[in-house]
Amino acid sequence: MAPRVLISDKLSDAAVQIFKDRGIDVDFQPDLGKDKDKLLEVIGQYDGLAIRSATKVTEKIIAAADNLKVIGRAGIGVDNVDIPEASRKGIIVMNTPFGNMITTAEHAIAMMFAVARQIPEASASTHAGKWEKSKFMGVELTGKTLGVIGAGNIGGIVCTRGVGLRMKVVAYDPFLSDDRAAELGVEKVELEDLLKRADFITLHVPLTDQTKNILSKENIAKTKKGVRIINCARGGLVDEAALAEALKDGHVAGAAFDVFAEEPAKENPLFNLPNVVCTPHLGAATSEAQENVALQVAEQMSDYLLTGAVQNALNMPSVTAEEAKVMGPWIKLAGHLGNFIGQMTDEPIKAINILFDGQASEMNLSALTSSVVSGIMKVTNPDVNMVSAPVIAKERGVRISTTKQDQSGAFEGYIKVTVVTTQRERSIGGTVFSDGKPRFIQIKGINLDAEVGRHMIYTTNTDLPGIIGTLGTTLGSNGVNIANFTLGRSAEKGEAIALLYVDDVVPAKAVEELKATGKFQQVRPLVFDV
Ligand SMILES: NC(=O)C1=CN([C@@H]2O[C@H](COP(=O)(O)OP(=O)(O)OC[C@H]3O[C@@H](n4cnc5c(N)ncnc54)[C@H](O)[C@@H]3O)[C@@H](O)[C@H]2O)C=CC1
Ligand SMILES: O=C(O)C(=O)COP(=O)(O)O
Repeated sequence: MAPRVLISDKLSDAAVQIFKDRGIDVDFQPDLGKDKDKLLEVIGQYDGLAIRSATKVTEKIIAAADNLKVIGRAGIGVDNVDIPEASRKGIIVMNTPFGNMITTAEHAIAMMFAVARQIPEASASTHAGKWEKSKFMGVELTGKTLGVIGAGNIGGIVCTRGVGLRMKVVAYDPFLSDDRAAELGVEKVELEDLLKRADFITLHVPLTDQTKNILSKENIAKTKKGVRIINCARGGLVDEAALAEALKDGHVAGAAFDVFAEEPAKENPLFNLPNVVCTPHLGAATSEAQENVALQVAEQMSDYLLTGAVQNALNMPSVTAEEAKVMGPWIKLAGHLGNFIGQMTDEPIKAINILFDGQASEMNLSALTSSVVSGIMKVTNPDVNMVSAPVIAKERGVRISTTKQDQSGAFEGYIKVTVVTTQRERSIGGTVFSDGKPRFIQIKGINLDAEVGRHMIYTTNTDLPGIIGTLGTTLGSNGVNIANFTLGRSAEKGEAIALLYVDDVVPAKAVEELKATGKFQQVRPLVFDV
């Protein structure tokens, strides 16, 4: 059956067409996102949900989204999506980080001009036939200091536009490197410094716990008298009530806001104050940007639903189509290695250490790591996937560490997974051969060469004659057909291991009888998702 996608916000028709062309069953209901109850009622039917900022994907919605695999945000900000909950449920959240950045940066610049020259008020007055030429005295931008809070994709463009306008641009962004600042032509400063020096302040940070209220009452008080503040990022970044006061008492000369703490904003402390320019969250509202984000989100969601390729996900490492081709067998191997150890482990896991060697160490390690962890956790929780497994492991206090090396001689590369439990350590190594098939190559430090089969039995024993015979007769008498087997031994330790490939689920009675022979330290039936 074709995957089903719901579009619950106003997306360009381009998205609908892409979904259709890709063979996805698409439901275009652009106003549904505003109706929480209706969304809650229908969300369980869909594999994908495409949104903008109006749909709020809350914990409650996610709890009801039993088939949902991907949430696609046609735009940048994902503060309307409960990402931790989505991750816990194994739902990928992706956005389109570049499609509307120029448009939004341009809106911020337009808002800066508008507030510098009071264009909206002057326009309204002129339309009213007043010709108030002396009322609308503005300020020049050239030579003024522009303070940019958040110099990422949008903030970075605003910086360069500011420089182009011959402004002195100062930027506060803890993640802005010196090289990038030099490239943008801006001075990197601390927030306090920016607040003191800027004639115009523009915000371009996401709304997070750290950035919420970044322009608080206290910080607004630290700004230069006569400052003008522009917010085209998110409501909630600025204390609107405190700003309204500062505008009234003349400390702040003007404000230009596209976003508000509560949207749609029907009432707001900033409304109807002189020299406050407001737009209804129009930052991304150009035909170019809307076409970009709609196309991109539809392609990305279709790719994920149809091929598993991951792009621009916020809770899962990206795997490009190219990478997916090369990495596919390695991701499978990583999952099988994790799954082997998961099935072998009865005690609580304290740590997972993963060694990537050679070819494997040059791949997307986050994706491989997620696959290992997912393989391990699937044993006790079949619903986990590569998105949710690392989150759940972290919540359970499991330490995950990875190491890269390039030392393998016999193989182009391999992955070794070691799990530390409350009682012991267990390791398994594997590789992918040129036939693209994942292989187990080392268990308990003993070398072997074992393909992965659906039903297997793993045994360990002291290396003595007669073991194969015991396995054959005991399994045979229980109706278990051995299709193949692989052996490994350590002459030093006098230990041997066997991996048997069988046709079906191994009956518990066969396992008990094998254990009762007293010849095996370990008899473990295993099932792999192959
Ligand atoms: N008005 C509108 O229609 C639109 C609004 N936006 C908003 O703009 C925001 C920024 O978008 P992009 O530039 O694309 O994101 P981005 O992720 O490229 O840049 C954000 C920057 O903020 C910085 N940052 C994070 N925490 C910070 C902190 N505590 N203090 C200072 N800097 C901090 C980051 O280091 C990063 O460089 C989005 O999250 C979204 O909320 C985006 C598109 C349209
Ligand atoms: O992309 C963003 O973050 C935006 O804020 C744009 O929001 P919108 O898609 O216009 O509701």
